[in-house]
Amino acid sequence: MRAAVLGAGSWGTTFAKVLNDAGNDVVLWARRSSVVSAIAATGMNPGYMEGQIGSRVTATTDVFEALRDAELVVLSVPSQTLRSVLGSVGPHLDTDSTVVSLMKGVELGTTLRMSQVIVEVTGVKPDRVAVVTGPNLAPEIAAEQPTATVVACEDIDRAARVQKAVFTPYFRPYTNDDVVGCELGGAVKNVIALAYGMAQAMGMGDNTRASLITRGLAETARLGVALGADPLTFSGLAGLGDLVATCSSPLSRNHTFGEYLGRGMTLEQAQEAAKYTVEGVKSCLSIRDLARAHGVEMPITEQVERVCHEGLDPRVAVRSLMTREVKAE
Ligand SMILES: NC(=O)c1ccc[n+]([C@@H]2O[C@H](COP(=O)([O-])OP(=O)(O)OC[C@H]3O[C@@H](n4cnc5c(N)ncnc54)[C@H](O)[C@@H]3O)[C@@H](O)[C@H]2O)c1
Ligand SMILES: O=P(O)(O)OC[C@H](O)CO
Repeated sequence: MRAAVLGAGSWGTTFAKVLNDAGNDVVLWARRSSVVSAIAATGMNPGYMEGQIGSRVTATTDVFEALRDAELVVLSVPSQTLRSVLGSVGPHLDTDSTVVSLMKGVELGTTLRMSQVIVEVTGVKPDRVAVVTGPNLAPEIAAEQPTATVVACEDIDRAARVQKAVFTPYFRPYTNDDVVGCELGGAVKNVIALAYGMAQAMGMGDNTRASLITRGLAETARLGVALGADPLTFSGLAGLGDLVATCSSPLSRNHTFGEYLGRGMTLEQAQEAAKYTVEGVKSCLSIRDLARAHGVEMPITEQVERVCHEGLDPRVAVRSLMTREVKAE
């Protein structure tokens, strides 16, 4: 297949390597010409991925050149920039191309999931949009550590075609037709990983952390079910799998950012220390809004939003969570 990957950050570059290793020809779009020059000269994208990306991968700053004849169009930019990146792209998509979202966020203001933003901005039908998500820390995949993932699409035949296109001995994709559940699992786990990082930095132990993962999954599933997701999705790779990987890994940017906040940094200080995409910081607002709009209780998300955006002390947030009225599990 011929694939375009838009976004040459950590995951976009690593996914280009996966596509290369699975036998596809790939054009990687980067905004900065220095990134394109580095890839042309060395086959690497230093700062975003260790090692060679692959001989079938070329890079360009011309988005229309990347899109030419692409059967797979893979999107991997920060969620809150997707709408502007897609602005001029719609008319340049091949009529039966598959648009693949790698992003894990919910848009601020609209509370749309990334696949919904793609459909709204480009006009492609929802069954042409696939989502790849799961416990997929890019540095581990770049090092070819065995990883499983999910390809979710309403059109299960299309999901199977994408599955074939990204299948390598180190990257094992499963199909799923629950796009809503898979996307929400990926977005909400970033918020829970912020809470987990905070708890870890405050010296809280395994009981606290297991409680956060379990209750975090419970609130993710509650929101998912209210939006029409299959509850079983949340016990799979896109739910529990990604939640565990992101919460527990020091490679996770959301986990690390949570640690900064747990050590007492302000949002601004943490942002100064972390010059990379931390989706949960913005998505905690949009996910909270989405939950409130559907009458769904998401207490951990509510407290993470207050720590990030209202300057609440994380210790006070923990106390608020623990002293809520008791209830049935
Ligand atoms: N890194 C991972 O391990 C990983 C794994 C799975 C999913 N994801 C998701 O993939 C998405 C991309 O994350 P990433 O890790 O590649 O982030 P990153 O910070 O490494 O890279 C983001 C890329 O987007 C570009 N970019 C930033 N603002 C832009 C704009 N306004 N217009 C166009 N391009 C812009 C940056 O230059 C950079 O190349 C996120 O939604 C993230 O949650 C990341
Ligand atoms: O580094 P993070 O926190 O953006 O997480 C990366 C991936 O989403 C893990 O699956």
